[in-house]
Amino acid sequence: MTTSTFNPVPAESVPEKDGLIHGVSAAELQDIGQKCLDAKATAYCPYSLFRVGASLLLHDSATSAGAPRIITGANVENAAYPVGTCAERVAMGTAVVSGHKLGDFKAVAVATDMDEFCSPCGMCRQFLREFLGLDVPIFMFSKEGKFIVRTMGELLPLSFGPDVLPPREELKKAQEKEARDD
Ligand SMILES: O=c1ccn([C@H]2C[C@H](O)[C@@H](CO)O2)c(=O)[nH]1
Ligand SMILES: [Zn+2]
Repeated sequence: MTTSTFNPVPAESVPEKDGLIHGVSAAELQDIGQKCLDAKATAYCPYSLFRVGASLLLHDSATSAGAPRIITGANVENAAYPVGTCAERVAMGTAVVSGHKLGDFKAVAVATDMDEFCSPCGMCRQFLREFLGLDVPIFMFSKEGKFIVRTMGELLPLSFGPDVLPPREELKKAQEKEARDD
């Protein structure tokens, strides 16, 4: 755990149950909040100068001994502007290539240098949904550590995910049948 005086403060009423917010303890929230704020320092954003840090909290069961429980990322821009990548996708890509998958993630946190809260862009919401599922909370921090929280499902209602795709074999057979029947 980070030993700091960072103190996350909810900016609106948050759903609390047994002292947890969407299953996340105060100590965990302090840790992912501090880590996403720190991760901003690693951003490469010479074009926008808009630094974003993201952190992903893994379930205990998803981490082997000695491995970090929190994975971070920051935005990485490019002279060809649309090629740049957001902090959330950098963090999640790092987690995925480290072997993490759906079911491993307990929470996400995002921070910018703004007084307001930055929520993941549409592309990141879709990207994260694949690996988070719908119930994982996403904490959005202001630069002072105030936060709001929404679940993945709240940020991306009626979402399209891997569970919607039928097996390819099934689609192939249906399409072959359709071609035969034409
Ligand atoms: O949730 C967000 C929103 C924006 N950005 C980045 C993309 C770009 O580098 C900069 C300005 O949009 O901020 C993120 O990393 N995450
Ligand atoms: Zn994004």
